[in-house]
Amino acid sequence: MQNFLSVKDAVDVQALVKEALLYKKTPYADKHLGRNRTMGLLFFNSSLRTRLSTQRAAQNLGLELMVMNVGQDSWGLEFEDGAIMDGNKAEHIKEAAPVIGQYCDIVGIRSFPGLTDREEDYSEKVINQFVKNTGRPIVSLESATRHPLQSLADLITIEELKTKPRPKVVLTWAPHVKALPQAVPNSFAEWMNAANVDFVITHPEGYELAPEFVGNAKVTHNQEEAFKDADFIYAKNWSSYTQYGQILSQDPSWMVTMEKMKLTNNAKFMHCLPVRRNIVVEDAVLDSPNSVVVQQAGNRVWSAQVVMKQILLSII
Ligand SMILES: CCC[C@H](NC(=O)CCC(=O)O)C(=O)O
Ligand SMILES: NC(=O)OP(=O)(O)O
Repeated sequence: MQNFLSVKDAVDVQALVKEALLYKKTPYADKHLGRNRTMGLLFFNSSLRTRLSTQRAAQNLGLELMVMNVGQDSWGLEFEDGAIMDGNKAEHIKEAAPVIGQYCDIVGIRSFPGLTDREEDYSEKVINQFVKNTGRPIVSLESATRHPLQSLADLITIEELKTKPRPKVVLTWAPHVKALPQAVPNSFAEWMNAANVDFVITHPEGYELAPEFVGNAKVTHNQEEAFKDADFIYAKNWSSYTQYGQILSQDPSWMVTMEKMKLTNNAKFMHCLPVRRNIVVEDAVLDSPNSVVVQQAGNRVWSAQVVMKQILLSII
């Protein structure tokens, strides 16, 4: 595995899930694999789960870690080729990336989209500049259009909790107070389309995801119809892709409620977190035994650990 940017970097998705579940049983099986190796984690945006789970996974493999908040701890970085650097960005990615590559054997990058220029965000300009200039394997910690470590953890959770060979999985849009990226839903859809699930996406009109992520999923604007007989409900807000970065609706009738969960086949409730209680989903659902959001977050360790193992095996 050269980089981990999307589901395309997982040669065998089911094998990756199986390996991750094995790590869940035996976390220290490869505790020396990362000996004398260092991973750098660069955050352009906030994080709790990704920051902590990736550090724990690295520790389980004997990897040393360096963590940096880009912009606060480091210099502001310029990504424009040919830029005349007379503003507030002191360093160009063309220097910063290869220098980071001098210190780290693997580099994780979190960089959210700007949500103003769709072409720039969907070209994955930031993470691709790191891929081009660092000279080391790059792991996405959530990029402009995907969050593969989250999606692998999501699939691990579904595989360990499913009660039938092909569960019905519903990705439902939910309201939010801010304009959020499409990265989590894009990535979830990409991984569900690569898994043995009956996958449905439900959202208000105007929130269609990019076709390359929707794939063969069934799409409906009727949330209650989507919930019928579902085995997993995955809630997430996202801003419009078609009217890029816009909030077209904050309709509270799309909030996930116990009433709606009753339409399902006793479905598990999933969310990547952080979640806005009583905006995205009501307290009663999150506080119910059907909410698996903490177990899902716990699986981020095994998701990161199995990816780091695959990358370490490619550089040792
Ligand atoms: C893993 C999710 C990260 C991010 N979530 C947020 O930015 C939520 C921020 C908020 O609720 O204020 C997102 O939606 O992509
Ligand atoms: N789900 C997730 O990636 O959480 P953080 O943004 O807290 O890392």
